Amino acid sequence: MQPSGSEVHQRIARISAHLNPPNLQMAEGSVLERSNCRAKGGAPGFKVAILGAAGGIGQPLAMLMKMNPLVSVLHLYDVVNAPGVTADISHMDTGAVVRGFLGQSQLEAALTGMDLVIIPAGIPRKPGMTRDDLFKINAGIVRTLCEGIAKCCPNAIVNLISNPVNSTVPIAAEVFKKAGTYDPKKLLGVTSLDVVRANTFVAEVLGLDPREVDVPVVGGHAGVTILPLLSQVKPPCSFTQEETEYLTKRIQDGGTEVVEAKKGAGSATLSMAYAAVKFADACLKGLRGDAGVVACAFVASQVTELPFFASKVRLGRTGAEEVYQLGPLNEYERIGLEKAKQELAESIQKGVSFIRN
Ligand SMILES: NC(=O)c1ccc[n+]([C@@H]2O[C@H](COP(=O)([O-])OP(=O)(O)OC[C@H]3O[C@@H](n4cnc5c(N)ncnc54)[C@H](O)[C@@H]3O)[C@@H](O)[C@H]2O)c1
Ligand SMILES: O=C(O)C[C@H](O)C(=O)O
Repeated sequence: MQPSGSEVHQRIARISAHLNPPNLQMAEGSVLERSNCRAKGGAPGFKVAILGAAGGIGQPLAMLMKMNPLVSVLHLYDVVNAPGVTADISHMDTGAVVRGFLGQSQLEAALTGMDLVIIPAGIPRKPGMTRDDLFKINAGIVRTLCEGIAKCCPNAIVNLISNPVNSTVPIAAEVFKKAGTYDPKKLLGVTSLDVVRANTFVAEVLGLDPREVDVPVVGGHAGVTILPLLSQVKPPCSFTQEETEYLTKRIQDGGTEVVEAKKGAGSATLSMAYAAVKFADACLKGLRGDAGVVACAFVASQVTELPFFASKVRLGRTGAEEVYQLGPLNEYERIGLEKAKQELAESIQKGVSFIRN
């Protein structure tokens, strides 16, 4: 049946209002009226913000989070290019409503009401650099963003990706303590890329499908602090000493392998976005109340004498509700643990001092 003349007029009016919204009163700070125009709000799901959403990790991470059915609202914040990335992602025909936020003046609007905040903001390594070489710039970025979180969404779960994770997590903790909002269960340093790599490399050696392999990786996220527990691989298996040394080194140097291959164009972005989404999805399932959600993360910990340590945690409605012990280690892993703890202690202290002094 042909639409009547007045129906056609109404449809055209609707479409043109959508494409050229007439001075809509938007939430203060939101830059993308078209996306807001479509926002229904109220759909079931979680509200997620990505800080650093226009970057090498941020863009594929935003795309993958837009595909996650647990997400109802997705806020994309960056100091550059947030409007373009938001316009692009917002055309995907998935459920989440996407809104873009550009620059410091819109940080509060980006954060208000969020359940989960994922932070991949900050500079990446170039060949020859350590993750610690990023401290000078990224420490200040993380401090500013965490001050915003403390003010606007103090109950949100925070997934911190920005390097050096071994120092940025203690920085975030100190910022939250200062603001009186610190909940150790809600601050998680993202180490899932180490697990993703470990699963892949171990599967290669064993001739298995990586999806069938689970390698716990503990300690931290830099060089020798990345400690794969090959004695605890599932399915149970054994390695020669040569295989153990090869795998441990390859997992510890996985980031550097990518940095060198990219020849100055940055570090891991696509595999990181994949790993970040795997971890964020686990956090959202925990928030939803799913039972038995377990993943490795760098968290406040009593597993060793250090205040922070990466190990398996159980994710629940309030964040990392249980931090698991390391389990039995072999001699090679015990030596690795001592080395990891030495370096970790310094990196943690550096982060704490950055805020306290
Ligand atoms: N935890 C991990 O396993 C892991 C893995 C890979 C990379 N990383 C780290 O993630 C970070 C980002 O890497 P990348 O490759 O996406 O870098 P990138 O340079 O491509 O992107 C970083 C983004 O952060 C933005 N940004 C800078 N300052 C900001 C601020 N104050 N507020 C909001 N956004 C800001 C930039 O504009 C840019 O869009 C680096 O520090 C990198 O070392 C961590
Ligand atoms: O290696 C880097 O600098 C980025 C990241 O930490 C990684 O492990 O890929």
